[in-house]
Amino acid sequence: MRHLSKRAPGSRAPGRRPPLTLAIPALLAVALLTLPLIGVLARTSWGDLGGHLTRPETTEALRLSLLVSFWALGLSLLLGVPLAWLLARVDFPGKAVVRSLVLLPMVLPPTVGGVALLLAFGRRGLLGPWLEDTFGLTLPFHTSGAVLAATFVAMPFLVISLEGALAGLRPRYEETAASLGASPLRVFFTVTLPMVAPGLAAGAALTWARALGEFGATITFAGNLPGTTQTLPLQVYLLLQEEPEAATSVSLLLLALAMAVLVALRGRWTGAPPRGGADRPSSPSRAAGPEPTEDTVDTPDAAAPSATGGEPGAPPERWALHADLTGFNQLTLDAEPGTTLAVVGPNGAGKTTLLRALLGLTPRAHAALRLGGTDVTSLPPHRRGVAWVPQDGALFPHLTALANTAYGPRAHGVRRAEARREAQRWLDQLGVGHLAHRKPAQVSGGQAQRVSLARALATRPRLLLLDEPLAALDQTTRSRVRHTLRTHLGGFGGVCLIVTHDPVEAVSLADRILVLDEGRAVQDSAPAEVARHPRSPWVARMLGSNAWPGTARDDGLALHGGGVLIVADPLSTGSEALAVIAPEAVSVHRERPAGSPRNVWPGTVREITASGSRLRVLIASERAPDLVAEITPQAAAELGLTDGTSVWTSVKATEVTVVPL
Ligand SMILES: Nc1ncnc2c1ncn2[C@@H]1O[C@H](COP(=O)(O)OP(=O)(O)OP(=O)(O)O)[C@@H](O)[C@H]1O
Repeated sequence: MRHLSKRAPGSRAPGRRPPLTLAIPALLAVALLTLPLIGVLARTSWGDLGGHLTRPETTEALRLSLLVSFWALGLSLLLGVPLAWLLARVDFPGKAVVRSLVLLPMVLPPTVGGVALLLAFGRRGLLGPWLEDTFGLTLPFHTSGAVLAATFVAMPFLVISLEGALAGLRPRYEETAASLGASPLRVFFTVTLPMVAPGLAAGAALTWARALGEFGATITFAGNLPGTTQTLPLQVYLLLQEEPEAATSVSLLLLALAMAVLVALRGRWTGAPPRGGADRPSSPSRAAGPEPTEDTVDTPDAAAPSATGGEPGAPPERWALHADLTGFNQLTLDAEPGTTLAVVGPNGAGKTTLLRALLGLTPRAHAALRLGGTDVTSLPPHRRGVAWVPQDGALFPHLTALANTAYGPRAHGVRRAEARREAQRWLDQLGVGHLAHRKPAQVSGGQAQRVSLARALATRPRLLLLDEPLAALDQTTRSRVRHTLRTHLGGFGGVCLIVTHDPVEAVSLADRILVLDEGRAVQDSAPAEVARHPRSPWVARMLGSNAWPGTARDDGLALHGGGVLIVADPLSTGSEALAVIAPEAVSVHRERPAGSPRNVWPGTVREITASGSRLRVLIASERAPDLVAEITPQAAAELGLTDGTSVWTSVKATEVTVVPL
């Protein structure tokens, strides 16, 4: 499934040297960064190192440094994680200003930061007197002041790192979780946070390291009181004036701590993405740390309308669909319970927008939606009972197939053990029960599709939306999954909408085909009717027919593409119509045919492609639009057809179906 390149992207091709004008400054930069470190190592008095580091004032400063830096990390997580989420996910006025404010402490000289903190929280600052009078809290010359200073300078590292990770996580996973019934808070804790865990860990490590090394803001705001605000960096500064060897030893300790953090990060901060990063399925071996489960948040959303908890084989509840769409999509949809509707249309026709409007996920179109007897229009996505299977399934990569499938029932308040039993039953029904304990990265595309269908059905939705469910599968898997889909949609008591570009899928799975164009319904009929009387050239071509629009005149149809087509059906002169010619109705000859057909054109073979056991031949002509004929390989061989062969085509007037437009 995963493409493995032999050479890391961006690595140098063998034998190519980097230009010296770039290599020399780069080496100088490395030297500039390395020499001070070498200086510390060279000047360390190794014999006295133990003595310097075990002095009471040093161990006290170390204790204080750890205390202050971990408090600063805790505060940063508490405040910075929600801020990063807000910046990444919510559009609000002044967002750019807030982002600049977050960045400011990273570029501000720390001493200036300290002065600013004094002016805000100092004894004569804006909030200082109030803090003192109300809580008896004096931040300067107090450990809490050192914590505040360290948080001020370190929190931006967490916010920026996490915001980047969140921006890289496509919202599809979170939207799918909502469609399974999870509230926004539940989605945040069970999907968003686990999926950005590497970015969060990297940001947290950097934040801690920055807080540990904080000096300028602390000394300016909180002072340099041994045992209260004198952290290790402040002690280094003092020792440098009195005892340079001891200062070097303490510097080495700080250096070792900082290096340990960087080694642990292994380049995550600098953009080298970890394997199985935020938006990719996790690698099978990613098992470090407590595995997040679907049970992280245990608040059931009892108000959600979906009926969960029944047996997969139990008689389904019945939900009719009525939707009035406005905005980009303008149409009304009505469907009886159990109807499967294929939604087709050219690119940009509004298929995805239609699904997202039904989910309540887009401002581009609005759906007044009634499911069964309930009007769900004003409900948020997680309470509508509308389940969505996006194109690639969007299985949560950090959860097993079982936990993925139990996610919906859990979100609806079903107890853990029961939810897992139910999930197992759904997986069994879809023939993937044996994969229950595998992560999404460990199953094939077809198996993943079945798991995501099981996950959607396990929420007992009132409306099921499938976005190109078979698009990513190969032909063999496609027909197997199509069969599975047909079996399970047969027992589904709600309405199912399937977006597809595949005519076979549309005809074989759907009771009705809804053809969209520019957000409007061009046709909404049974597959046989759409095939017989397609109401747009696009849908006729999608179903494999030749479709020529034209204007009726006395002797036939004046084709928009040039030429005249003789038809058998009577036409009212001047009306617009679509002539539909099945490829099997087109005859191909090497000589001009004599006799009955009245539509005869000379042409040239442009392309021959296989279509099942027959061949489709594309023929271009100066006297008519391009025409597709379907013939047997034997006939093609007898006619000696290859690209560029000159031929004659003929179509009987009685074989032309005319659809008024
Ligand atoms: N976020 C968006 N902002 C602005 N326009 C958008 C946005 N998403 C889609 N559109 C536009 O809305 C129209 C409908 O898009 P939509 O994605 O619903 O089409 P579609 O039928 O699903 O197309 P496709 O078959 O290519 O997936 C298109 O013109 C598209 O360019």
